[in-house]
Amino acid sequence: MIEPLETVSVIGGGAWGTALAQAAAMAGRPVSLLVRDAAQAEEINHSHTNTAYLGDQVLSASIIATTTAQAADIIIMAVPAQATRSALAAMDPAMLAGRPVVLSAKGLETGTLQRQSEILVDMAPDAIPFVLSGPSFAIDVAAGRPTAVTLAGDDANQTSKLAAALAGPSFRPYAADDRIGVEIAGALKNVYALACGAVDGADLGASARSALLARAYAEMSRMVVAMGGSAMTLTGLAGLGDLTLTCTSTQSRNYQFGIALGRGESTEAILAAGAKLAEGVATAPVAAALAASLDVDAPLIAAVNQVLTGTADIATIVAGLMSRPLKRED
Ligand SMILES: NC(=O)c1ccc[n+]([C@@H]2O[C@H](COP(=O)([O-])OP(=O)(O)OC[C@H]3O[C@@H](n4cnc5c(N)ncnc54)[C@H](O)[C@@H]3O)[C@@H](O)[C@H]2O)c1
Ligand SMILES: O=P(O)(O)OC[C@H](O)CO
Repeated sequence: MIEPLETVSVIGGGAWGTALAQAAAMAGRPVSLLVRDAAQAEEINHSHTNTAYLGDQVLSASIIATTTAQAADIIIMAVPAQATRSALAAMDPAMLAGRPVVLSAKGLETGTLQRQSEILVDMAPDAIPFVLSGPSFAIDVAAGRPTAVTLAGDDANQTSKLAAALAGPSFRPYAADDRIGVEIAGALKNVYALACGAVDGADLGASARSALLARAYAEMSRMVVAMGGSAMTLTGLAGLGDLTLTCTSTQSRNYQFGIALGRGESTEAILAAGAKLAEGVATAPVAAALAASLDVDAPLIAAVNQVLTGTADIATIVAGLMSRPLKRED
């Protein structure tokens, strides 16, 4: 029994946390939004904007920003993937026990190789994990542009109720049950967006980018199945939907990072220049380690790691991919 599902507490006041707070407010929920900076909380509460992340987008007055996490019926985690563990550790365990906790970060944890919901199980075993993923830029969600996402949980009835509690006129969550598939898809699409950006940054052509997208989909399917998820999940919003969006849109931070890599800039230089969060950078080595441990053929993940670490230039990497032994497409 997860009811009531009235109030929402969003942990993380960056672009995505603010957008999800706005979506929940538009769904009619009273929302608290945890931010780390008192001045930012003041701005959200009084000017109803979060300019550092969402420009002049006006936010709902029913979002209350705080600098300490507030208890609520629904908890939404929206900090970067590498910060989820520390954000959970900082929360009162009583806030999490028995409550639906929605993991919305898209990434795999460095060191542990864990998915976001595995981190939750580690940190708060009594919480009820759900994962939310799909094609959704924060500004689109915050501005009330039509967005559809996947919400996956272990109990179909609970997941449908939670989806209904978060759904609004412009935010449509589809309930699903494959947490593993949804999480792996959300994490890996960022790695492939780095690759697609690099293809464009290196001017390799639209044909190369589409070939990469299709082979990324095939590789992602192998990874999902090897990890215990369903390949069918990838036909949906969290799979094909988000892979396409992130790999083809200049709005994507991962794709932008990839463009810089394709132009020959080093990872260190791009980060030093103040690049926005690109989750694929931390996830790529984790994905490579997982592929190796599961014996999954993942040449694209390997290629992205080569680009990120500067161990080979783009021309050499492309030549290597194109000269792999010919194979059947299946
Ligand atoms: N921005 C998008 O369009 C979008 C869409 C879908 C999913 N996501 C995912 O959401 C996650 C967060 O991305 P974002 O766009 O909000 O990043 P962001 O860089 O805009 O904001 C991250 C926020 O998290 C805060 N933070 C970091 N560590 C924290 C901690 N320990 N406790 C509390 N707050 C902490 C930072 O202060 C910052 O405000 C990523 O995994 C991303 O892939 C983002
Ligand atoms: O800007 P990105 O690359 O982090 O992508 C944002 C969302 O994940 C797109 O669905």
